[in-house]
Amino acid sequence: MGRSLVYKRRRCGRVAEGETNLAEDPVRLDGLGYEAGGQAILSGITLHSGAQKIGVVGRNGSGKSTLSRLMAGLLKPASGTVRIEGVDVYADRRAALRTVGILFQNPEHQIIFPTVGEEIAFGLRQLGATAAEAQEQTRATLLRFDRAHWLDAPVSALSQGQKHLVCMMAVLAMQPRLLILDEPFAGLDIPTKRQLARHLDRSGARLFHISHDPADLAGYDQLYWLEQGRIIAEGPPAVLLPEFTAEMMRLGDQDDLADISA
Ligand SMILES: Nc1ncnc2c1ncn2[C@@H]1O[C@H](COP(=O)(O)OP(=O)(O)OP(=O)(O)O)[C@@H](O)[C@H]1O
Repeated sequence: MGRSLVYKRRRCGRVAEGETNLAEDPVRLDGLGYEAGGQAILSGITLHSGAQKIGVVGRNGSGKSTLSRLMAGLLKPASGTVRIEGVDVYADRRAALRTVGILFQNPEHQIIFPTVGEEIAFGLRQLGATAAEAQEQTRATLLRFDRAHWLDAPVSALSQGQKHLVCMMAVLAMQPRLLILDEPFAGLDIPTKRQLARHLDRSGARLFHISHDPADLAGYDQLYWLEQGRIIAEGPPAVLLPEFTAEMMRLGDQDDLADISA
C-alpha cells in the first residue's frame, strides 16, 4: 500500500490564523500511536485543531477506522493521548460519553433496539436520564428532525439511509461536543448523503469526519491526509484534496493490492 509515498508531513496552503491554538484547542492528539498483531497501525499522530469541521482523508488500510475508535476512546492507545474539550477520552469514559459521539459506516453495528424510539432513548439513559426524561428528550429529538411519527417505527422496516438517520438522531440527542464520522456516508446515494450532511451541519456539533472519499470533505475547514498510519500532510480542502486525488489516481494506475504489511 502506497509504499512509494515518501512525503514528510507538510502544510498544503495556508491554514487560517486562529484555527490553531496549542493552549486551548478542543481537539488535541499528541503522539498518538496504536499497535495490533505486533504491528504499528498508527504512529506519532499529533493534531491540534479548533476548526468546526475537521476532515481526515486516507485510502483503504491507512488507519482511518482505528483513528476514529481511538478518538472516541474505544481503543487504548499504545502511546500518546486524545484529549477532546479537555477530556482524556480513554482515561475518563464517563466524561467521554458526554463529550464525544461517533457514527459508523454500518448502522447495523450501531443499532441494538427494535424501535427508533428505544434506540434514541438508550443513549440518553446511558447519560443518566430517567426513563421519563429519556422519553421526553427522544420525542423532542424526533420533532427536531421532523420525524415525530418514527417513535414506534420498527428499525427493520427502514431503508439504509433512514437507519443512518436513526443513528445520527440517537447520537445527536446526547448533544456531543464532537461528532466523529467514520465514513458514515459510504454506499449512500447523493440525495441521502446531502440530506444527512445538512442535518449534521445544523447540529452545532464540531465534526471530525474521516473518509477515503474527497467529495465527503470538500466543505471542511481543515484537512489532514492519513497514509500508512501517519499524517503526511495538512491544509485546506482546495489545496489538499486535488493533491490527494492526483496521488490516488497515480496509485490506481499501479498495482499495490498484493502488498501485505509485514
Ligand atoms: N486488530 C488488528 N490486528 C491486526 N491488524 C489490524 C488490526 N486492526 C487494524 N489492522 C490493520 O491496520 C491497518 C489499518 O486498519 P483500519 O481499519 O484502521 O484502516 P482503514 O483506513 O479504516 O481501512 P478501510 O478504509 O479499508 O476500512 C490495516 O492494514 C488493517 O489490516
